[in-house]
Amino acid sequence: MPPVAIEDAALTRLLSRARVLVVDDEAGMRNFLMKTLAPFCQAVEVAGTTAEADAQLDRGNFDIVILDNIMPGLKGLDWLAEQRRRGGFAETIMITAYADLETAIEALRAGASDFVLKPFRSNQLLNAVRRALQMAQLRRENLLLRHELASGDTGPGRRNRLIGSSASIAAVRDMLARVAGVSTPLLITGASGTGKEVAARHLHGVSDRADRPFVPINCAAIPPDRIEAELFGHVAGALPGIAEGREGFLPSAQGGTVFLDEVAELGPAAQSALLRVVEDGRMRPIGAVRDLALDLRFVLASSRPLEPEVAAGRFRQDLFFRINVLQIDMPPLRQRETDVIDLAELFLTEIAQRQSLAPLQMDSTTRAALLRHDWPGNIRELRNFIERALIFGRFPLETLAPAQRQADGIEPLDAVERRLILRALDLTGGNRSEAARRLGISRKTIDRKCAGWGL
Ligand SMILES: Nc1ncnc2c1ncn2[C@@H]1O[C@H](COP(=O)(O)OP(=O)(O)OP(=O)(O)O)[C@@H](O)[C@H]1O
Repeated sequence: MPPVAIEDAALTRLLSRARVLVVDDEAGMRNFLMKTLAPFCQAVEVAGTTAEADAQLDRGNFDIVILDNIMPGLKGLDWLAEQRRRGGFAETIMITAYADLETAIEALRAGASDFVLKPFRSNQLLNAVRRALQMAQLRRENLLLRHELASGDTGPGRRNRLIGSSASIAAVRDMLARVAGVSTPLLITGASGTGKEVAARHLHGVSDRADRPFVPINCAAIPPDRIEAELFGHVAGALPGIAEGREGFLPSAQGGTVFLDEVAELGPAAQSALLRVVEDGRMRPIGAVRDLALDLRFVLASSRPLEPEVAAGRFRQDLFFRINVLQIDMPPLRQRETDVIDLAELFLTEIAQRQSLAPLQMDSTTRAALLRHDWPGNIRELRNFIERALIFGRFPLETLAPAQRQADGIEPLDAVERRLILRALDLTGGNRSEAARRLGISRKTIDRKCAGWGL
């Protein structure tokens, strides 16, 4: 069966990243498989007995196990069934000289992905390995896509690049570019709707993990008693009422970036398991007796500051120290100079196109109102505002609440200046000369400032 869903180059790349374990009692067969696979795969190891294979699986993980069925001692099939219970999620290809229907059915039941009859040519085996890798990849993609659909994360709001020309967003983009090359965890703080997830996607996109999965998980949206099973997965029979084992989101993201949003919501058990995987890159599915080694970049976010959670004993201090090595604070929208206008223009075009709504132009009153508003819900609030405007065919400026800025302490000087000038313009009915006089600045200064804000 030729592979259809993934093109050749991608298949070759999949194969070149694969770690394969060959379990066969015949030295000749082990050599042949090693010679066949080694030029194409990242690593190939061999085991002459199931006991040796056990030890190798305890030391590291493999993507593919090629297993001879008839060996002295434990039959390959029985060993495979045992591995499924112990927590081996590797794809397994059985090779055997005797094929009968019963063995084939047994192999499938035990969890084998494929069945290759001896004698076989090297190409036959390579194809079976490619197919098994492709199936595993499709299964993971399916799991992650279903997760995205269930979390409503496929909507029009999803964005992979941080947009904005303000100095504060340019600084965030610079910082993301600087930390893109390392795998150190990154903590992103900032109020809701400031684009923490967009920043995480941006980081993933500019890192060398860009062609691997990006997996966003909102810890607040998963019931506490399910979070560990969702993140780490479980072996067959480990959870009451669930017969099948399931790979967790973390192993499914192998090689990629995991974005854990609202990390302060994790309970104590999930926090300790997370500490282990962030620190050592190792985790254990529920009910498994062996660890999995993972290569993941963790980006963590919290809209609540974590220090008070640590002080109150609700968040592990060691985990906090481990994830707080690199930190980015997303600035609120009101501190992003005229980004609010650029983003509003972008959303106007995007949403009108996507929803087939009549376009709307912003006049200078609207621009001034957008610049003056506080945007407590940040970019999410702006997006919703623009969507409402397009639906109603006018900007509902009266719904923008008056500014209440004093609450969060220090404000950047240019934001204060903009607010005062816009307020003066408001109070003088847009009369720039009068506003300038009362502010004690020149009319030219007001004109220059307004032009800079796109008014
Ligand atoms: N710089 C940006 N450019 C364009 N759109 C953005 C930007 N930042 C955020 N958005 C949009 O704003 C909305 C909220 O962004 P996001 O979900 O990343 O925020 P968040 O800080 O993770 O929010 P929460 O804490 O509530 O999960 C999304 O629709 C996102 O696409």
